[in-house]
Amino acid sequence: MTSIGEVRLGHIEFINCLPLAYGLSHGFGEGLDIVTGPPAMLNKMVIEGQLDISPVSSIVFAKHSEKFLVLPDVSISANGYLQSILLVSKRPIAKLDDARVALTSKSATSHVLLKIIMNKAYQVTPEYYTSTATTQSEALAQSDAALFIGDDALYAYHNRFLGYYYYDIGREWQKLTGQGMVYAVWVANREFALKYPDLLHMVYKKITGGFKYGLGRLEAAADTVTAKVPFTSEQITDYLKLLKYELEPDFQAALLTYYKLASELKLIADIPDLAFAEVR
Ligand SMILES: C=C(OC1C=C(C(=O)O)C=C[C@H]1O)C(=O)O
Repeated sequence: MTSIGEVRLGHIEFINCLPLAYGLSHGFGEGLDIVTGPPAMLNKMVIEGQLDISPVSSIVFAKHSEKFLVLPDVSISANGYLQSILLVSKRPIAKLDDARVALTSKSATSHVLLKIIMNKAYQVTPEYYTSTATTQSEALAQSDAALFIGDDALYAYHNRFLGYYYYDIGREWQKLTGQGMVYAVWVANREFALKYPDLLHMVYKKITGGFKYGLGRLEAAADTVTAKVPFTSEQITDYLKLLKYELEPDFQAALLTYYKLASELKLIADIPDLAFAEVR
């Protein structure tokens, strides 16, 4: 590999990554081979070595940490409420013992997060299954409650069914732990990072620069998608202001709390070290 054009970069297709998408389409993505999709698709590709750098669900880093190095200062995080990790339920959450709960097939982090919250905060153990349903009516036709992420969750957040219960899982996590939550981190394939440090550095600068560019122009970024998505510009900017895209020590600590609770419930084998890539 000799040129930046050969680096395969993953990109999440949700509005949560709109600031980066805007930056990438305004110069920062020039020459990059960008693969866009939902987190579950990028997770699979980066595990299989089909992407060199990509956002991954933070639980995926824990399960495959030997394969990856984490990029510093980049993540999808929030302190509490975030609107886009949502449990829609026909009953109050505390009454979901023995219920059937549908988990969106687009996610990985939120599945484990919900299981931790159900177990530790509400002492309930429903039956979980993965579903490709993207709407409330479809998912709840076969279940008592359904977990959505990304744009599907945001749509459910703004279009509530009368009589259903809505739980912002970021807020539930904050109530349980007192901490924020890191939903996704950006990783580089370890071999790629060690073999091509200059390319890694260049792509890292494009990701962080692209984010900064988009975050500085949120209204303009939102205006580029309002014709294609069922949200107003204001709904998009209000949502994006709830998200944090750094990986400061507080968020690193929050991530380790998540890993600790996940390992207590045997949802991951062990708590990984956050091994960072050398990018400067
Ligand atoms: C906040 C979000 O962050 C994400 C949630 C993920 C997950 O649950 O696995 C993965 C990547 C991000 O898209 C969201 O999608 O709503």
